[in-house]
Amino acid sequence: MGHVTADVSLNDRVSCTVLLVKKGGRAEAGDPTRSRLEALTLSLTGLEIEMASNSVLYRCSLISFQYTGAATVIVGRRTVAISGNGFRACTSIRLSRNCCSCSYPNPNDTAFVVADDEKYGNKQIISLTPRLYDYILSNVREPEILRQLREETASMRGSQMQVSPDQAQLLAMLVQILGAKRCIELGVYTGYSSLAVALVLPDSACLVACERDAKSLEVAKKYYELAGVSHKVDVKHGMAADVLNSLILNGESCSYDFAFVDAEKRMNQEYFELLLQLVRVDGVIVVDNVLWHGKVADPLINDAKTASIRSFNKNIMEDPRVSISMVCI
Ligand SMILES: C[S@@+](CC[C@H](N)C(=O)[O-])C[C@H]1O[C@@H](n2cnc3c(N)ncnc32)[C@H](O)[C@@H]1O
Repeated sequence: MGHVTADVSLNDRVSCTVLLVKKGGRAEAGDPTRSRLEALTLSLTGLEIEMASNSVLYRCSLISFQYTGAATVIVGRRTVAISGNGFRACTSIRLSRNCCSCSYPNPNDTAFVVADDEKYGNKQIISLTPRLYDYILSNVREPEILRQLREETASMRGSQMQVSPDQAQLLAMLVQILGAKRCIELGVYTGYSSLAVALVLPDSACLVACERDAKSLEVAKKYYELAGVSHKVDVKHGMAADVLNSLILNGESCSYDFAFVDAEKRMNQEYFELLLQLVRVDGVIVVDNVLWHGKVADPLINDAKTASIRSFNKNIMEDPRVSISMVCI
């Protein structure tokens, strides 16, 4: 039985839009889960649920539903029974049990809940709806060359792995704030995040860009050339841990300002230990995807990757050698 993630909201006419994304990844064309979901018509005690458009379908993975045979769900403040193929429990629904108000004025509007539970300090909790995410993206200054790379990568296998424009902008900004001159990236893929960083580095600076897959690395190298940043990027084709060990053996400990970790998630702890040697005091190490599509917070999900990311997060939380900040981006 496949897992899906979904976001349910009510529009003015009290019909529902269900945004479905396969849990742990995107529901890509041809994906059997997606076909099954697209074929699905749910009835919520008289309310028809319409499937969202494909573009929306790709966007929302914030709120987690679990696929189940049949179930009762609470949408906003309504309790509705789902017959047939149903979905059970999601983050917003769990919150809605504890919240004093839930607002879903329109499927595209910013869905928010106000948690009256004192442990949340009565904060308004905003979930990232398609409309809000569109707004964020419309406020990203994406260089033309990055847009071209993103569009070329879109048709490639694994394109969902690429960091998003807002993430890349944050990485580039961190590098600028730090005044970084020596950077490392683990997991280059076709080069989007590394190019974003290389573009803001001064000419004398250097980014060690490490990737095990030769084919995607070729695309990255093409774009470093096109962007005129090749001289700043030291491409390492190989396994990330091997590359880091060789940098240490080469006497480069404490010489890096910034590192971005976006390779094999189960190796994060090992990468982190090696990077702690390579990155200088007051340097920055960014580790991607520590929320793992929300799975780390779900005690029912215990696959090896999720468990390893959860354990890494716990270790970092308790590690007095570093200051930390978990960012939901
Ligand atoms: C999430 S993608 C990186 C996305 C990239 N940062 C971007 O913005 O496009 C992860 C990449 O890490 C690479 N990778 C996975 N395990 C690796 C390893 N052990 N050593 C080096 N690269 C690895 C994969 O081949 C894949 O291209």
